[in-house]
Amino acid sequence: MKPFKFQTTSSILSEVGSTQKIGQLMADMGCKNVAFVTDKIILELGLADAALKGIKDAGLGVHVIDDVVADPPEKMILTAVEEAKKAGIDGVVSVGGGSSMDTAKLIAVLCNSTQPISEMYGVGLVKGGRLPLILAPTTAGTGSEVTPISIVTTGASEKKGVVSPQLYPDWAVLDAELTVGLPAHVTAATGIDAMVHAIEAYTTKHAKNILSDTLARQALELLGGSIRTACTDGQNREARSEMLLGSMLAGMSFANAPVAAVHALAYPLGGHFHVPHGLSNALVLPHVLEFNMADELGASQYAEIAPIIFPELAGKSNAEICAGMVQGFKDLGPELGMKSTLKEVGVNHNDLPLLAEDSMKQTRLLVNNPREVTYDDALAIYTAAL
Ligand SMILES: NC(=O)c1ccc[n+]([C@@H]2O[C@H](COP(=O)([O-])OP(=O)(O)OC[C@H]3O[C@@H](n4cnc5c(N)ncnc54)[C@H](O)[C@@H]3O)[C@@H](O)[C@H]2O)c1
Ligand SMILES: [Fe+2]
Repeated sequence: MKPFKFQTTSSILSEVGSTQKIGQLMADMGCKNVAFVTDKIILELGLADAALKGIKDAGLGVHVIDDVVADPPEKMILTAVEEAKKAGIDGVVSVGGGSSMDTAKLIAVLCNSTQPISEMYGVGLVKGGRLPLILAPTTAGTGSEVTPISIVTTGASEKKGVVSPQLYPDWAVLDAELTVGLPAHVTAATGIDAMVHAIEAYTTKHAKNILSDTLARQALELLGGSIRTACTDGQNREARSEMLLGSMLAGMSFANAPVAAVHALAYPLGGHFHVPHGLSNALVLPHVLEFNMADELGASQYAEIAPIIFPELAGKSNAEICAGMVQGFKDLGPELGMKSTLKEVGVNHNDLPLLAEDSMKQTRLLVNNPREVTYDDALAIYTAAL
């Protein structure tokens, strides 16, 4: 068997109402005064209430940082770090989407270190440890609660990743009830993000491993089976639970078998046009799949997983399955009420060279793609997606 390495978040709690237990879990790790990282919408919706009550009931002090915005800018993160340091925090909790959780990870690291953030971008560059950290997702998408990754938007509108094992939290706390009110368009976009994590992990050129493959297949079964219901009937608890679990399994998978060109081409859309991360992925996904399917190994791997997502493709030839997968995703976006072209999100033909240029900076991701992607290829993919 091929040798492999597999890491994940060491402790996971999945239960309705589980965020109320976060306070005691932080107290058990010796914390007395924690930063609580979230955004204003989560606070307004009351999704943080149970966690905040639990923290106070456990006798801990809490300093709420609710300035998180989507695609966290580096400047916002550094301001939050200063605020957390001033408040004398000794642990970090986040209840929120990927943007809040990614911010919380870096607060936990940077409050414990003098290393500048600029030296942390890349793989394995974080030095030293971090403060105790618990993450509870309110979207079923990023899987950030089980990845060693934090994605930051730098001053140059470039999305960069800090990827280091210190970024795995101590606990991932899953409460699907928190996702019940997630609007349909966010459910769709974040759900597609999770599916892309599983698809890209399964077809990654580097570090493909049996555990990630198994998790990716199970994730796609849960996500593919529930995404339509979760979007049309948000109150359906079964569908919400399956989406949250699927997103976590996909996160575990791609944390060890990294994502590739779909993410590399999606990031510039987030950096320059503030297109939500999941929607960015959805817009380029069918076109990257089509490009990758010219690779023989890539095509055979897509043919293995496509029928899990689109059961009607089972039993067909590999070529038919691959074509069906591309068409399946072209149809799924609009079916879920999503925009399906770059034009609809404000991108013009003239913008494409900048996007293609920026996607080439994502070498960390492009090296994992089943097929080499050149600048001209990226430009052709964006043109097809326009
Ligand atoms: N760390 C990782 O491994 C990883 C993986 C993929 C993506 N990301 C990053 O995560 C970020 C995207 O995170 P996201 O997709 O979870 O979105 P997000 O955190 O940016 O949230 C999107 C919107 O949904 C709202 N929201 C969140 N939960 C809600 C709920 N339950 N009900 C109602 N509204 C809710 C938020 O307030 C926000 O307005 C991007 O920056 C992306 O690059 C990180
Ligand atoms: Fe993603």
